[in-house]
Amino acid sequence: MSVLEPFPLGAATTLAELADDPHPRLALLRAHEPVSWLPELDGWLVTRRDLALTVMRDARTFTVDDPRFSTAQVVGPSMLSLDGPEHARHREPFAAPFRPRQTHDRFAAFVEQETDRLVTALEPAGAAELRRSFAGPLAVAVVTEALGLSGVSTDTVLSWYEAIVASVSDITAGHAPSPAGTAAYAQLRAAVATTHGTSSLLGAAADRLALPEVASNAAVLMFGGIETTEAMITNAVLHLLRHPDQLALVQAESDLLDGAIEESLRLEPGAAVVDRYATRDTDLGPATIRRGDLVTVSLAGANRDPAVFPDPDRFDVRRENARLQLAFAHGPHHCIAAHLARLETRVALRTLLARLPDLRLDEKHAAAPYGLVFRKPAALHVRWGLRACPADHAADAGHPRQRGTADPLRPDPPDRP
Ligand code: HEM
Repeated sequence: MSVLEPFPLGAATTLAELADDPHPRLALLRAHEPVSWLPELDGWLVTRRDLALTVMRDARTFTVDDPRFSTAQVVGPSMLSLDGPEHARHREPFAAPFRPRQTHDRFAAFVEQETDRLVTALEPAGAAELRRSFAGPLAVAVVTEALGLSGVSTDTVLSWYEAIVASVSDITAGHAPSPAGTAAYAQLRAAVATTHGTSSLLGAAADRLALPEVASNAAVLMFGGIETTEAMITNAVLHLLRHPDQLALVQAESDLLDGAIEESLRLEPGAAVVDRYATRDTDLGPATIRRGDLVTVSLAGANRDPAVFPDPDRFDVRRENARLQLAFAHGPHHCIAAHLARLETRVALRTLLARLPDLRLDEKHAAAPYGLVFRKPAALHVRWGLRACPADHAADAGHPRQRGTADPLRPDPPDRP
């Protein structure tokens, strides 16, 4: 690829900077080079929201279906790596269980019960590292439940996930995939085979997809559901605890919890970028894209576009249009489980705030989101006050400071276009 147009800001942008503290650089790019060529990325970076939508809506021009896509090299073709009719064929069997009402009916009780169990285990200590002792385990437990692999423990699912992710990373780094990843994927496939003929999510999908296709989509559901959800919950807790004034608003009016979640997704989307590949030469904003070019959409950049979100760096739980954030992407690959992820985060936040009094950041440990693709703090150390009497829990349901009447388990409204 030879880029003739000058993109000085893109040329000066490093991946290290984008992983560490990307927002000042993304703001500069968005203002001056909203589609910019980044030599370190060997691709284009799109930071303006309208242009991000153009890319994500037009799968004919900007596809995910490219041999460079490393996940597909490990697990085979899936909804995440296909476009057009094949994408629809892979996605459709999984779509219904993740609609708002079905998400609520299928998962709300489980999410509530699992969250409660995790918080009960943490409660007596008065301090914890929430990412690994709470957000991660909750995300893994919910994915295990969603996949409906009977007899498979959350530890096993986590070990498969870690081995397969390691293989994807090997391929991305230009190495051969590790044997452990191949073995883990074979075990996942064998477990998926046992769901055939059952009414589980995977069993039902097997009516319309061949077994290897069910398995590759199961792996993608696993990928989608673990790291990003862990990030979503961790970042939401971090945002609220860093902004005591906004936390006080949420505690006074529980309806604002959803605003807090959308704002956290907007400011630090768990997946900061999505990749596409140009299928033809095309113009995009100020750039001329060549067939085959990598086009990376910065969801983090689009989410702070001041043309849509005034005062974009501010965490404002009352922001009226926060739901226009693009953390779950847009177009045909819009996250299939966005409502489940929101449900998990809503229950997680509500339970933590209700059960751990005076929840606050542990100032001895710094916490800041980090990462080029998946952004979250390495650790989130918090402290809380200990209760005099465990029976106090009973009073939490009617917490006197919570005026709002929102049911945290209610189904989400459909996403706005
Ligand atoms: C239970 C939790 C989750 C599951 C099971 C899940 C699963 C999936 C699946 C299967 C896809 C592929 C859809 C397709 O290509 O048609 C997807 C896409 C996506 N998900 Fe999720 N996801 C979850 C949570 C999240 C969270 C918390 C985030 C971010 C905050 C997120 C961000 C995305 C994005 C950005 C895409 C689009 C990828 C692209 O366009 O290339 N997901 N998700």
